[in-house]
Amino acid sequence: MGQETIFAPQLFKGKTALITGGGTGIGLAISQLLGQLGAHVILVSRTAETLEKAVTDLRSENIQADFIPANIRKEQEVEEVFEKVSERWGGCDFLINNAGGQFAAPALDISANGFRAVVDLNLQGTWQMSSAFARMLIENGRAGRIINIVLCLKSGMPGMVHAAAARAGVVNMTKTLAYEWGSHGINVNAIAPGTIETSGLQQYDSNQLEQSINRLPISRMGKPEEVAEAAAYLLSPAGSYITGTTLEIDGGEHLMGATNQV
Ligand SMILES: CCCCCCCCCCC/C=C/C(=O)SCCNC(=O)CCNC(=O)[C@H](O)C(C)(C)COP(=O)(O)OP(=O)(O)OC[C@H]1O[C@@H](n2cnc3c(N)ncnc32)[C@H](O)[C@@H]1OP(=O)(O)O
Ligand SMILES: NC(=O)C1=CN([C@@H]2O[C@H](COP(=O)(O)OP(=O)(O)OC[C@H]3O[C@@H](n4cnc5c(N)ncnc54)[C@H](OP(=O)(O)O)[C@@H]3O)[C@@H](O)[C@H]2O)C=CC1
Repeated sequence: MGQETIFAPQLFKGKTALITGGGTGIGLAISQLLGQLGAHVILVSRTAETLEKAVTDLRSENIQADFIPANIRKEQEVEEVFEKVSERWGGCDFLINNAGGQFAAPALDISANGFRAVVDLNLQGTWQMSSAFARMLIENGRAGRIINIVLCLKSGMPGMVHAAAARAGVVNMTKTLAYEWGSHGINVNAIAPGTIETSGLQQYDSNQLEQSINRLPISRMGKPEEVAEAAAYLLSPAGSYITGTTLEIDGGEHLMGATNQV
């Protein structure tokens, strides 16, 4: 059972990973793979029922899995996540900032509040999680790794200006924190997926999706498992000298110019 992987079965034995949005899509594939490779995985998102089901399924495969419901946009809830992680499990080693998203709309149709909501989730939420995680590690003199899941945005993203701006912020935050926290033994990297086949894509127009896939050098959608393999690589000993980078897992989308889809 489990996901196909190139990695050795007990690669992450003794490690604990916290995955935001870990109950669905890309986050669930990362939770599954890290768990399958021996890590204790802790899933965080807003919906307890989704998390509970994912954790039950993971446990049925003998994966050590737990969950904490929390909204990463709420600073107090983020603080409480790390209090619980410290009290219950003595801390953790890896943080995967995967929770995120946006709505598609032409820039002129996005209100100040709409823009703020997307920045709040993708940029502020990622910052709050990263900051609390790093403070916990540094207090305990423990090394760690952060992976930020962003978006492919090399050429701008017509129809998603709020997400483009927020994720560009995360890419630069990745570099800056890699610099500041390197001396504490904390590696910080990002993964920029292209179009990955998850239920999260249901909100997009299927014709637009098909057009955007057809123009890719690798003209298919990616699989969540392909993103998970990249995450495992960055968290593994093979990634020990990698920090501040953004790895594109996108079928070559970053080579293409932006197309106006709105
Ligand atoms: C451009 C088309 C491209 C086509 C295909 C190209 C390839 C696609 C590749 C896709 C790659 C990325 C994929 C993914 O990210 S999958 C992730 C999956 N999940 C999600 O994205 C869902 C996440 N969205 C949300 O959770 C919420 O929408 C969000 C957090 C972003 C906002 O939630 P919140 O509860 O805070 O929002 P409110 O409902 O309170 O609204 C806040 C304001 O935003 C305005 N709004 C909301 N929706 C829209 C809309 N569709 N259009 C315009 N404005 C919108 C809303 O009105 C509020 O503003 P006001 O108070 O001013 O009214
Ligand atoms: N699929 C794709 O093509 C691509 C996806 N991405 C990004 O990858 C990530 C995963 O996406 P994907 O798996 O496709 O989609 P999903 O919609 O399945 O994943 C989004 C996850 O984020 C969680 N989440 C949303 N808001 C919050 C919040 N405020 N606090 C805590 N958790 C939250 C959701 O759980 P809950 O609702 O329970 O809170 C959900 O588990 C997202 O950041 C997405 O933008 C990037 C590029 C392409």
